[in-house]
Amino acid sequence: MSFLLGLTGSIGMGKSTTARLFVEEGCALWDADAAVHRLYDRGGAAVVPLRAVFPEAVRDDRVDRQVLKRIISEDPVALARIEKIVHPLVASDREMFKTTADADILVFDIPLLFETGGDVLMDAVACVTAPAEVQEQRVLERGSMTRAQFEQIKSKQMPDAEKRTRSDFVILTDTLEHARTQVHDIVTTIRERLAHA
Ligand SMILES: CC(C)(COP(=O)(O)OP(=O)(O)OC[C@H]1O[C@@H](n2cnc3c(N)ncnc32)[C@H](O)[C@@H]1O)[C@@H](O)C(=O)NCCC(=O)NCCS
Ligand SMILES: Nc1ncnc2c1ncn2[C@@H]1O[C@H](COP(=O)(O)OP(=O)(O)OP(=O)(O)O)[C@@H](O)[C@H]1O
Repeated sequence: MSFLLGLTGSIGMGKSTTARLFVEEGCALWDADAAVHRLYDRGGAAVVPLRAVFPEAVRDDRVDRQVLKRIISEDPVALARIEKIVHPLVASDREMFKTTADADILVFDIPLLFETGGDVLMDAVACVTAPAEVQEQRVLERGSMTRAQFEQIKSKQMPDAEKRTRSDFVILTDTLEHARTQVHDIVTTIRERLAHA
């Protein structure tokens, strides 16, 4: 049986970058945001049900994320309606990965791990963190969200301090080298646990 490690953290805290460091250590990775990208792409399972609710969000048989973000910022219940469609599809994708992945440690990069109760399915949880001003700067520098959109998304997420308290491991993403060392230490700890199980 593989060890299931949840990797979470608020928007822009460094989940995707840290997830790659776990892959460098030989872990297998499942990425919730990447699953959503597949579901929104042409032929993806979310396209038809989302078109039924928000017809203007589907263009060229794909979900247009810019349109979706505009809808979310204008309609306070839109995100909840999207989540109701998308989250069960994401859960099936994750279960499929679990049955096919082949590694001693499976890492699940899930932004809403605690918010959706997915933490109970994991053997341990690691949370990425950085100071709030660094987080904001990172997200706004990407240029894909306005400050208002960032604030709105952040307000739907559990506060960083609570995520850290609830996690087994906390990874500070101040520099890449420091993150790499922390990931190496976590993987070593888990492998030692597996060897003595
Ligand atoms: C809001 C959307 C359109 C933003 O798309 P965009 O390409 O700009 O950003 P991306 O998808 O890379 O998400 C960036 C970050 O936003 C945060 N975020 C995304 N969805 C949510 C949500 N429903 N609640 C809180 N935070 C969220 C996460 O921290 C995520 O890592 C998109 O994330 C979306 O459709 N979300 C709904 C589906 C969902 O709940 N996804 C979360 C993973 S299951
Ligand atoms: N350890 C680190 N040291 C320095 N910069 C980092 C580190 N980790 C991530 N970053 C930077 O922070 C930004 C956000 O990182 P990343 O995309 O990994 O975050 P994320 O949590 O996956 O974001 P989102 O929740 O929005 O999908 C990127 O510009 C990345 O280069």
